[in-house]
Amino acid sequence: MVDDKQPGTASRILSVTDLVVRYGAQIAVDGVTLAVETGEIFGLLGPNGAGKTSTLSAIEGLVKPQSGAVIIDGIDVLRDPIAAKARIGVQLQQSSFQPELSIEQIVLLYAGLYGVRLSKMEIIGRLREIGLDGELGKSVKKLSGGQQQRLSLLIAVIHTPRLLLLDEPTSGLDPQSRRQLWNRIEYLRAGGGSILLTTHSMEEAQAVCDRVAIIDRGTLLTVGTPNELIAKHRTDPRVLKVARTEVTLEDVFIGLTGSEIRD
Ligand SMILES: Nc1ncnc2c1ncn2[C@@H]1O[C@H](COP(=O)(O)OP(=O)(O)OP(=O)(O)O)[C@@H](O)[C@H]1O
Repeated sequence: MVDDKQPGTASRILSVTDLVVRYGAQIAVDGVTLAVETGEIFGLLGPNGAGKTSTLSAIEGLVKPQSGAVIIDGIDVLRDPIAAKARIGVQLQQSSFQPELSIEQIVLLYAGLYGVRLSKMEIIGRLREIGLDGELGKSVKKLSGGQQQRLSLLIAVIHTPRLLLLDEPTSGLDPQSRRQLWNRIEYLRAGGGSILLTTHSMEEAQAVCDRVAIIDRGTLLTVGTPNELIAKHRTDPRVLKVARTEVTLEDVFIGLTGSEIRD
C-alpha cells in the first residue's frame, strides 16, 4: 500500500486541510480543504479576490496560515518548509528576471540556485523543447510575452519538482502561446508531474484540468471534473437562471458565485 506520509511515495501529492489565511482583519481563505492526486492537473477557479492566490501562497510557504495544514508529497510545509519547497515548482513573474541577462545566463543562474548542474548541451536541449534553442544569447527583455512565459515555465521545472504551482499561467497570452502552454502542462503531467493552477478561463479549465474546484470568499464551493460539476449543478435554480442554452461550466461558476462584478 502507498503511504502518503512517506516523502516521495505519496499518491496524493498535495493535501490542504482547513486552511485559514488572514491579512489583519481580512479573511482571504476561510477553511479550504482540497487534495491533488499525483499526475493530476487541478484547476482553482474563482472570481477576483476569491482567495486563489492566497491559497497558492500558503501552499508555497510564502504566507503563514492562521490555521490548517498543507502536506506536499508527505511533507508538512509548516514543519519542514525547506524540504517541501524542494518538491514544488513555482512560475515567477516574467518581471522577476533580470532583463539584461541572456537566456543561457538565466537558465544557469536558476539551475545553480536549485543545485542542478547543466552542461551547455543540456541547456540547449531544454531550450529546444520550448523552441528557444536558437536564442541562447538573447537578453530576456528582447523576448516576446509568449517566449518569456515559456522560459519562466522551464525555470519553474528546472529541478524536476513533483508539484507545479501556476497562478494564472496563460493570462495575457495570445491563442497560439496559450495552446503551447497547455501542451507543455500536459507534457509535464505525462512525465509524472502534478499541476495546480489558477485560472479565470472556463475554456482552459475544461481543456486541461482533470478536476477543478470553485472557490469564493475564501470558501470552496464545489469540486469535481468539469463534466461532474455540470451534471451536479445543472438543475440548481441559480445555474438555470444564468444558463443561455445548454448548461456550461461557466453557468455553474456564475450560478454559484453570483453575477455581480468583483474588483
Ligand atoms: N497582502 C494582502 N494584504 C491584505 N489583503 C490581501 C492581501 N492579499 C490579498 N488580500 C485580500 O485577500 C482576498 C483574497 O485575495 P487573493 O489575491 O487571494 O484572491 P484571488 O482569488 O487570487 O483574486 P484575483 O483573481 O483577483 O487574483 C482579497 O479580498 C484581497 O483583497
